[in-house]
Amino acid sequence: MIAIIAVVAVLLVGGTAGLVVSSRRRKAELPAAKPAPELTEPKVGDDAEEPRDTPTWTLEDAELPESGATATLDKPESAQGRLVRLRARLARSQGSLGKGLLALLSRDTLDEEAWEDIETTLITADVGVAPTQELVEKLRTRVRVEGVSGDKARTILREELVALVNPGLDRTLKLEGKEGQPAVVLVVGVNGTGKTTTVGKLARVLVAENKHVVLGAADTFRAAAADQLQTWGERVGVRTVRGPEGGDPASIAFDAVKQGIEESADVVLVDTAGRLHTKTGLMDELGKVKRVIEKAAEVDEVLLVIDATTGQNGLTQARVFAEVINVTGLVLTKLDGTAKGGIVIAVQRELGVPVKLVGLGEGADDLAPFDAEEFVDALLD
Ligand SMILES: Nc1nc2c(ncn2[C@@H]2O[C@H](COP(=O)(O)OP(=O)(O)OP(=O)(O)O)[C@@H](O)[C@H]2O)c(=O)[nH]1
Repeated sequence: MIAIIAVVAVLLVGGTAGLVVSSRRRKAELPAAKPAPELTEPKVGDDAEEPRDTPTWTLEDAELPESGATATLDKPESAQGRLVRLRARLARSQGSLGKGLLALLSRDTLDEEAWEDIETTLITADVGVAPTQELVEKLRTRVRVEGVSGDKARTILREELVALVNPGLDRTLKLEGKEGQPAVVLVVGVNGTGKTTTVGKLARVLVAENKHVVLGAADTFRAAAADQLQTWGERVGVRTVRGPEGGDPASIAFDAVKQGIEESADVVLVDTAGRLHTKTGLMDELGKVKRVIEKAAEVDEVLLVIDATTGQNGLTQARVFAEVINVTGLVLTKLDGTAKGGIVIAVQRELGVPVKLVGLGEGADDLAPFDAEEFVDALLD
């Protein structure tokens, strides 16, 4: 028995020793851990310690994209393409206005109640009281004389609505600078109406027309506005001139125009903050921006951006802007988000300035030139 215990003990000791040895052997086979590098702060001149004969990259070694940086740029949609696509969106948002009017006007008996309903429909769509009364008066006369049989109701309504939107107004953007200088477009409006977005979208419209554009981020009030604008610009290869947050908008606007002149740009688009704190404050700010720009080049367009969803409030704000600066064109944004497209008629009447562009969505190419007949056709489709 003692002999058996002794044999087992010898075997156990031997086995354990073997395991220890083999594990030691495995450890010995592993590469020795490198000593942890000492973390020291880089010192001035460290890079000069690189051996002089270290191979360096030459221009020939570098793989350049086929057509330079432009290979990654967006290709904005042409103005023509936009109109076709956005017309359907306009019809969707404004359909109830046009179709509602058409249904009322096509009734067999157009009694007083029907006319009142027509009036209410127009006023609810923000057409405004005076233009509504004018339109109803004209419709009444024509219906009495011409009747509403067949397609007549639609024809009459279309003609009178087109006349109210005024197809005779010049809606082209003034984009020819004087004496070889870039055209300067100043974009003004209340915060949140879509100014920065409009400047970005407009840059794309112009790039699609092969125009050389420079952007000026003179909205120094909202910290992110310059970044937002720069991102819009970068997507289509357009430079943004910007300054420090809270900096002087007039000096940034001036720098942007100067840059535009240096680059022989076709158009300089300047985004502004236009805070509506007080009328004098606004007048001082926008007046100064315009005056300072005019030391370098003429301001060719002042576009006032109005949020179509704000109705009467938007109209009141627009009036204040028109009093402090000579507005040459209106941009109605967010028409996709409201059925109150009648604001087009009201705001043009109120300010005596044509709507030149309409925003119909948050997409990069959702800005289109405004056209009276297209607009009315979209209402009635
Ligand atoms: N649905 C819709 N949204 C729009 C349109 N235009 C602008 N927006 C949105 O409106 C919001 C405000 O737009 P901004 O361009 O930042 O407005 P802003 O006037 O520059 O504002 P501030 O920089 O604060 O002065 C953003 O979310 C835009 O995407 C449009 O036509 N349709």
